[in-house]
Amino acid sequence: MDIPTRVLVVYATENGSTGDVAHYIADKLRTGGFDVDVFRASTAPDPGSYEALVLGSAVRDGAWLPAARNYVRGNKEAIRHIDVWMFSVGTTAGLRGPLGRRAKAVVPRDIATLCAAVLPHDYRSFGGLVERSAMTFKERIAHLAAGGRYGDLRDWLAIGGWATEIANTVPRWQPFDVVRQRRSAAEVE
Ligand SMILES: Cc1cc2nc3c(=O)[nH]c(=O)nc-3n(C[C@H](O)[C@H](O)[C@H](O)COP(=O)(O)O)c2cc1C
Repeated sequence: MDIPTRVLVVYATENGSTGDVAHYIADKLRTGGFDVDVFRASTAPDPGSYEALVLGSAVRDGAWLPAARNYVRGNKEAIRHIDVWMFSVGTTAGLRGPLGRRAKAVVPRDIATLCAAVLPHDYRSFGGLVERSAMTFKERIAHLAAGGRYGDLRDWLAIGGWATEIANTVPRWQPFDVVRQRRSAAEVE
């Protein structure tokens, strides 16, 4: 009998679009046979009782939201012992023109530092929901100057494809793992 491998999906959002991405990834992983829990970073449990963690955040001013950064900081030890995937949701994927191409190729410094601390299997940046009304005049100027556009930039095909890659990489519980666990429990007794 197969025991479903437990995966934790944690996200930080300001306006909700990163939550949609996180739930979409979770659904794909469930379809792949995993037992998946999804939490906002501010209420997420310790990842220690899961086999894998998929952690994502909206990007604001080149950095992850504080809730996601705090989650990494507060669970450093547990995160070190499980398989982790990280994703950002922002404007970068939708950028065009020379400045946009340059911005796309670079992982913002704060996020790169976080990745270096967590050492995920993979890090992806997806387009999000970019609303003109959520930006100040100055932010709009910077956004448009970098070749940015407004709208729903979420590429569900790319997000789903990434979730499938994760599903193909997360180590699954095998019947012999259970046998081994039972054996070592019996040895302790
Ligand atoms: C004030 C503000 C600053 C932003 N800064 C960035 C940024 O530096 N890099 C980026 O890729 N996206 C940036 N974005 C775009 C958001 O990350 C994007 O809209 C995302 O989908 C928001 O996610 P949420 O709906 O989960 O909050 C910014 C958006 C706003 C409103």
